[in-house]
Amino acid sequence: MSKQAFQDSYPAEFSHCYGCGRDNPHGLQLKSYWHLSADKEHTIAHFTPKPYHTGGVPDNAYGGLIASLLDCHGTASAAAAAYKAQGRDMGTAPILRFVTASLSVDFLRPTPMENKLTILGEVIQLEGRKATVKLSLSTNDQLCATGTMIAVALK
Ligand SMILES: CCCCCCCC(=O)SCCNC(=O)CCNC(=O)[C@H](O)C(C)(C)COP(=O)(O)OP(=O)(O)OC[C@H]1O[C@@H](n2cnc3c(N)ncnc32)[C@H](O)[C@@H]1OP(=O)(O)O
Repeated sequence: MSKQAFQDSYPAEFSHCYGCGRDNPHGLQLKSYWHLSADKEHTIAHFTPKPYHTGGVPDNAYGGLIASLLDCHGTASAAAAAYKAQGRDMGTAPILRFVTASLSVDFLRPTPMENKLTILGEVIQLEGRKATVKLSLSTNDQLCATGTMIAVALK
């Protein structure tokens, strides 16, 4: 299985996303990978917040940051799952690129900033151009946020 980050397979024109573009020096530059756990095949990404990613409450992360991390991990997971379903390596032509059609986030508890965050994704349905992705964000073994995304492949 490739250890290349999903986002590093994106063609140059898709490499400037604020959340995950490798060519956006002002962005979060999130990197997502396949992650095999005992029972399921997930996708995984990590992110360590900087002090300026805080929200209104000191030492806790800004909710928009959390949504951004789920957003980019979700669309990357959708693309990876779609390539896999077609038996193709990511980045091969024709390019499959997903955007967010809908994203809901439940903020379960404040997200502390001092540790690495773990973002997990699971593509639970792929149908036509549409992928449904379950997402979570945790730190210190505590689940802080969950999300559900509908991602749609660009025509
Ligand atoms: C690309 C680089 C990777 C980085 C991405 C990072 C994540 C992002 O931030 S992406 C930016 C934010 N998202 C956007 O700007 C998307 C804006 N919206 C759009 O462009 C369009 O509405 C788009 C592409 C989602 C869908 O439009 P279109 O291509 O015409 O598809 P359409 O035929 O309407 O829908 C396709 C399927 O998706 C479903 N769908 C579309 N929108 C939704 C929605 N909001 N909720 C649920 N289902 C939806 C439709 O019902 C349809 O399903 P089915 O095939 O079962 O009938």
